[in-house]
Amino acid sequence: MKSSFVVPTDLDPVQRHPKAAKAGERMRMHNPMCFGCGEESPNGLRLEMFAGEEFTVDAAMRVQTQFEGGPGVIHGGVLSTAFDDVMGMVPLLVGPSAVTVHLEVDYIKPIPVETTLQFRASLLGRQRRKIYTEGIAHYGDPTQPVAVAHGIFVTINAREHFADHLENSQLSDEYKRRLSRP
Ligand SMILES: CCCCC/C=C\C/C=C\C/C=C\C/C=C\CCCC(=O)SCCNC(=O)CCNC(=O)[C@H](O)C(C)(C)COP(=O)(O)OP(=O)(O)OC[C@H]1O[C@@H](n2cnc3c(N)ncnc32)[C@H](O)[C@@H]1OP(=O)(O)O
Repeated sequence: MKSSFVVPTDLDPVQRHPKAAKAGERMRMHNPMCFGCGEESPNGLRLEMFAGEEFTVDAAMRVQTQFEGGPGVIHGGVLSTAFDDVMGMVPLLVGPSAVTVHLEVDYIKPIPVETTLQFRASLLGRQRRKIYTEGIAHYGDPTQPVAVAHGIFVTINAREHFADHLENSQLSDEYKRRLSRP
């Protein structure tokens, strides 16, 4: 498996945020309506995220029959969505919210529907606002991945970044309430 993803060598030091979930704890949802992990998203993937050791996040996903792409196997876009969301939780272990600016996936083996796929996302490094991550999809042994992803997330001020879009959220009232708080 070849990846062209390049992590800079002049990285900044990172520390786990004191308020981040502890290893083994479930991570707080960033948005209950998120298609990837939101508990209230009607047709979403409903990924449950758990903080791991150091800067890792673990999740599991039942590959539902409706996720089919090729006959009997997962759709590549569904898999990349899951990777985006699991890797997108890694910045929250370091501190600020971050959004995806780059996402790539290497598909290694066909992933059958009606199986339970596991994910592990890890921090590769931070440089200024950019957070470099890797994601592995596996069936119990992360050293035998069936797909590998890489992503770059850029930290944001969430209040400012989403300010013009909260109106469109299915939870717009809740978000407007939060925004009006000092
Ligand atoms: C009360 C209200 C709020 C409540 C909200 C609550 C929580 C929600 C918060 C966050 C979500 C948290 C967790 C999410 C978990 C999973 C979800 C999946 C994540 C997604 O699904 S999210 C959707 C898709 N995502 C986007 O919708 C981003 C669109 N985008 C932009 O909005 C801008 O692009 C922005 C703001 C990101 C940056 O813009 P900007 O102007 O602030 O900064 P700038 O352009 O200078 O980039 C800064 C540095 O990033 C480098 N850089 C930029 N792009 C790059 C690329 N493609 N490749 C490599 N490096 C890149 C530059 O080179 C520079 O690097 P350097 O500093 O080293 O020069």
